[in-house]
Amino acid sequence: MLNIGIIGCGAITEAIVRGLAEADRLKIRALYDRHPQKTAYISGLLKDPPEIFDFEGMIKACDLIIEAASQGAVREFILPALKAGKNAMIMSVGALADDELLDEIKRISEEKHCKVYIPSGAIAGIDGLRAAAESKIEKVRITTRKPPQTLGVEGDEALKERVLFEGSAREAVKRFPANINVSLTLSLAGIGPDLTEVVVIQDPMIDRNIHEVEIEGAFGRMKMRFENLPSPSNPKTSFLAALSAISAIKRITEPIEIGT
Ligand SMILES: NC(=O)C1=CN([C@@H]2O[C@H](COP(=O)(O)OP(=O)(O)OC[C@H]3O[C@@H](n4cnc5c(N)ncnc54)[C@H](OP(=O)(O)O)[C@@H]3O)[C@@H](O)[C@H]2O)C=CC1
Ligand SMILES: O=C([O-])CC(=O)C(=O)O
Repeated sequence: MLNIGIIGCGAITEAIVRGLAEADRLKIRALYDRHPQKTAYISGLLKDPPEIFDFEGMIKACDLIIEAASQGAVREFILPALKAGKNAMIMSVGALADDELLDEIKRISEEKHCKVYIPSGAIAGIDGLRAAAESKIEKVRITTRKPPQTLGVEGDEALKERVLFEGSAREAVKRFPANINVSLTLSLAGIGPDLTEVVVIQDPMIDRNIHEVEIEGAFGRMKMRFENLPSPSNPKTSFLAALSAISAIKRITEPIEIGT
């Protein structure tokens, strides 16, 4: 039985809890959010609600700590979880643009024999990128289009299509901490946050989060396009990101592993 604790009780956690309701071999034992009413809401969705709502209790009772909160929460909770010898899953992958934090996570995981899981999130094709990275990669580029409001653009400024950002993944996750974590996932699988190129476009004509990923290298060329429906309670977050977390959790507990 895999005992799970989740930090953050927002859109992703709501989908995880609904998605894992009937799953075997695991149990959500603990939830934590800085808004107790959100914790209470998520807890109320479970048939067998958890009884632990603080991080210290979570660390004691759980084998896997899932961060689905914010970049800040990665440093605040994932480092202590790993130090306590627990496995971890990170959704706010943008936090790992901080080399010092990434190195510390790697060092502690190795020392404590822990595993850190990073789901593919709001995109797919990470398997192909990892395979391609076994040889030379010349280019990894993600072009993301989102409705202006999800990127913090309001009023008259929100009426037209506009490129808001063009630069490296390292810079992109600083500028948009809750919108382009996927660029850091690509970076970790491919050529790093300085060489991974990001374009962010506000598009008032769309009601989806659209990501186009282009990869070129010794293997040839890959081009992928995702037209993601938003999560009901957080339009910045694609529903696919939450589904990806569910699938990554099941992958840990199920006896047969499909795909690389
Ligand atoms: N890897 C990927 O592909 C994707 C990653 N994400 C990322 O995953 C994370 C979760 O997404 P989502 O569920 O939509 O987010 P939500 O904003 O819906 O929910 C997050 C919850 O966690 C709380 N929280 C944030 N930081 C802390 C903290 N330090 N301590 C306690 N509670 C905290 C938030 O409170 P408050 O509102 O006060 O901050 C909020 O209640 C986000 O960082 C998001 O950017 C999203 C989509 C794709
Ligand atoms: O959900 C998405 O489409 C992408 C996203 O917010 C992120 O990567 O942070």
